[in-house]
Amino acid sequence: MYFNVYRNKKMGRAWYMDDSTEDQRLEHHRNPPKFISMRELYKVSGVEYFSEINFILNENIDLLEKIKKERNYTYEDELTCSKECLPNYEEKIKSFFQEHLHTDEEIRLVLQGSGYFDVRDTNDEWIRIEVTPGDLLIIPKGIYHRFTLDMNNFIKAKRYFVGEPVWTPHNRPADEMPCRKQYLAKMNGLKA
Ligand SMILES: CSCCC(=O)C(=O)O
Ligand SMILES: [Fe+2]
Repeated sequence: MYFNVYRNKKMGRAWYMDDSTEDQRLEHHRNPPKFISMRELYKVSGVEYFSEINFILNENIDLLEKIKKERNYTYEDELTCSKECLPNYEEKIKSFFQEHLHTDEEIRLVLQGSGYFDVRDTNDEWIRIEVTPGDLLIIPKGIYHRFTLDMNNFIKAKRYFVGEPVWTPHNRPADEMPCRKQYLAKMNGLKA
């Protein structure tokens, strides 16, 4: 964690979700809303959040380079999610929102637009993380999660990866996968 050396000016927003079946692109707050800080988010999910990494404003590029180097993110590309830019849009949007895990970290730096990453906390409750330009989110391997666009229907993000990318989602249940077991063991360690 970089909290000691890097203090976000922008705190980022995350909250526990309601269980309504309304449009997935709405905010889905509980009543009353229950927000969670990024520090808490890390403790209950292992998700890491950095903000204000902005190529246009030339902000915190050195931090990004440091993270890339330390974590060996050797691959990068860009992904635009919109009806116009994403081939098989409807199908992709559906599969992004299907609860799944990966055998590797999911690393996204938002360049334009916005959306929500939902992650399961250690009590298996959904937390919704809002992402906007400059936000870097690192979703650990083995955590159940999903992604949705918001009502603006547009996001452009950089994706990073260690080595040759594997984007394969393993839909829940995937409890027997080694990466899942390792993730749970790591979370137990964080709590201790
Ligand atoms: C913000 S990137 C779009 C979503 C995505 O890449 C994913 O869910 O894997
Ligand atoms: Fe994913």
